[in-house]
Amino acid sequence: MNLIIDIGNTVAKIALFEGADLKDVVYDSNFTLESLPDVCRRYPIEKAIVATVIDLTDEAEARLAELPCPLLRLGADTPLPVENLYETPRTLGYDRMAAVVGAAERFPGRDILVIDAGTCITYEFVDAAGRYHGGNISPGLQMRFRALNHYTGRLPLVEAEGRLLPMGKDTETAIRAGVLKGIEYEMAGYIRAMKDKYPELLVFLTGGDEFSFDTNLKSIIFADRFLVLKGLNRILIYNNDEI
Ligand SMILES: Nc1ncnc2c1ncn2[C@@H]1O[C@H](COP(=O)(O)OP(=O)(O)OP(=O)(O)O)[C@@H](O)[C@H]1O
Ligand SMILES: CC(C)(CO)[C@@H](O)C(=O)NCCC(=O)O
Ligand SMILES: [K+]
Repeated sequence: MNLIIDIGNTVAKIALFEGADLKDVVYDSNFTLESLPDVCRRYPIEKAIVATVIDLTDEAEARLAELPCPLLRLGADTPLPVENLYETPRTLGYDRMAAVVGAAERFPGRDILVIDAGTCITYEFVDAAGRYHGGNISPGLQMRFRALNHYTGRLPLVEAEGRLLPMGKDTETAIRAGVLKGIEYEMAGYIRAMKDKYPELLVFLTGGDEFSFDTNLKSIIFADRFLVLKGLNRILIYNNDEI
């Protein structure tokens, strides 16, 4: 089996694949990777890949060093099944590339906008020829709520769940609708602008956070919570002979 480790800014995701089939996903601490030894005992792991968007702690490095199989560390020098046109491949967050690879594998020969709603929200564009053109980074859901609270004297920390109005009628509903509608309109704006330029555009939405869309937009959006993990598995298989 393939072991996939996606270390994010909030949480680490550990996945097991049998060929292209996702068999299990475990959420783990991105500081300690404390679930890894147990995962390795439970599954017959042959190869592993890790992608991280944070500097690893000594403890996390120690868990990786103990892996009972070869480990591919995804980075700027890793051969990829898509062409990378990002001008600074060494500063690219490879979770972004993994999402792009996952989307391009699912729909080869299509223009695709990939939206990943995690700690940050990223918007990536890969064209029908399999070229990754780059994309944008904006604050994620929790980051927006926390920023409003942190940088003001009077704004409380509001949760995403709760009364949602088109226009707020008190501080809490104003903040909740401001953040949620802000993200929804931001995403819808990207989709409309990109669809003008690429009429056959497909849209992939991934990441832990879910959002509502008008029904017109909804019909063209594919949601896959595990797109990054699937992309990482694809990259591991692509490099199978090298590791
Ligand atoms: N143990 C868990 N089981 C199931 N879902 C979880 C667990 N821990 C976190 N989540 C969900 O996953 C979301 C985070 O998923 P996501 O893949 O976007 O990771 P992230 O770490 O926030 O993003 P990034 O990878 O950009 O840092 C959380 O908001 C939560 O809803
Ligand atoms: C944008 C995030 C935080 C999304 O997880 C990550 O991909 C990252 O840290 N990227 C580095 C900057 C860049 O991609 O150019
Ligand atoms: K992410």
